[in-house]
Amino acid sequence: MANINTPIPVLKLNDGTSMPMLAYGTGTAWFKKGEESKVDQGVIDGVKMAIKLGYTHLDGAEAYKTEPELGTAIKEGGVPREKLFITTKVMQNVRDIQNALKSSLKKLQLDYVDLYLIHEPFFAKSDEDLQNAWAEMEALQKAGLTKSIGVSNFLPKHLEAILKTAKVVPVCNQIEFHPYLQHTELLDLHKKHNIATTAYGPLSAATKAKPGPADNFLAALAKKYAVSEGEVSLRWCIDQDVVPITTSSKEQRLSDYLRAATFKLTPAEIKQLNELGQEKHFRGFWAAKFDANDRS
Ligand SMILES: NC(=O)C1=CN([C@@H]2O[C@H](COP(=O)(O)OP(=O)(O)OC[C@H]3O[C@@H](n4cnc5c(N)ncnc54)[C@H](O)[C@@H]3O)[C@@H](O)[C@H]2O)C=CC1
Ligand SMILES: O=CCc1c[nH]c2ccccc12
Repeated sequence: MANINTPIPVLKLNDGTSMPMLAYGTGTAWFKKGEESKVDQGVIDGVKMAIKLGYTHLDGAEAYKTEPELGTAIKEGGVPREKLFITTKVMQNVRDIQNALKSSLKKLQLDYVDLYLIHEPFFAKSDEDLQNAWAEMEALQKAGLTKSIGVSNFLPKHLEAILKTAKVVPVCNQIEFHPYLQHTELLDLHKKHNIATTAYGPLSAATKAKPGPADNFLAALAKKYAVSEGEVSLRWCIDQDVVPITTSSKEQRLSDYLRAATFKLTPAEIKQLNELGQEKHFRGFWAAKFDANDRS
């Protein structure tokens, strides 16, 4: 039987910092329809529940409008700030990144975040726009407002553009990643530059992308390891050095996800799941933006 007290593994990033390899997200199950100023107690309770269960890596964003709730939960969560790994991202205010992070920190009631990300590259009309935004990110890191800087939803061409002028290589690229969206070429580029991959939508093959060619194999692996198909999906990420970001409002589910730290898939199982996954393409987020840019 899995022991859910097994610690979550950590990944060493290219700037020397460490990232817990399972994160709790505040952006999807928690989609906020109303005004940001209207506090959603459900989000606060959800994050506090995650912290209580042992999640220390918390993923936020300016766009989610949940930074105030994330900040309150961090304050009330009972775990010292320095033991947490807090990410937030810039989207709406990407043309004024300095003030965007200052505003996010105020909402989060924090002096610094562990990781600040450019949420998506599609605002840029030229490579220069991306390069200028990245220079702003570097300045924020130098000023100590964020320990690490990275990107999200960048394709190879976007990464290559910023790497031409970057003084600091992004620590990570947060992308949609699951058996039906493996981004092989992008991950090769990440490896070449020691850029970590963080994965949103990691449960997709076991949830919204069903039915699919991996269904039977996921079910067999779940049976073998006495976990759910979702937990197999999370482990499939971890075993490939990819950091999954998941979420749920259900305590049992959130607790069960932690079992992903308690077992390991074999190289042959990973290979088979990869091969089955390649038989189907599924993208759950940003489809309109990506389809014009990429089918990987
Ligand atoms: N950078 C970006 O553009 C994006 C970042 N994110 C981040 O990643 C986090 C996680 O993203 P998700 O796609 O939600 O991750 P996910 O693939 O882990 O899905 C989690 C969702 O699946 C549901 N679920 C779990 N087990 C299920 C089952 N057996 N049947 C049906 N549903 C089930 C959960 O209740 C939850 O709503 C977000 O909260 C956000 O922080 C998400 C999307 C885009
Ligand atoms: O981060 C990506 C998905 C997402 C969830 N909520 C929002 C709100 C605004 C932009 C993107 C998202």
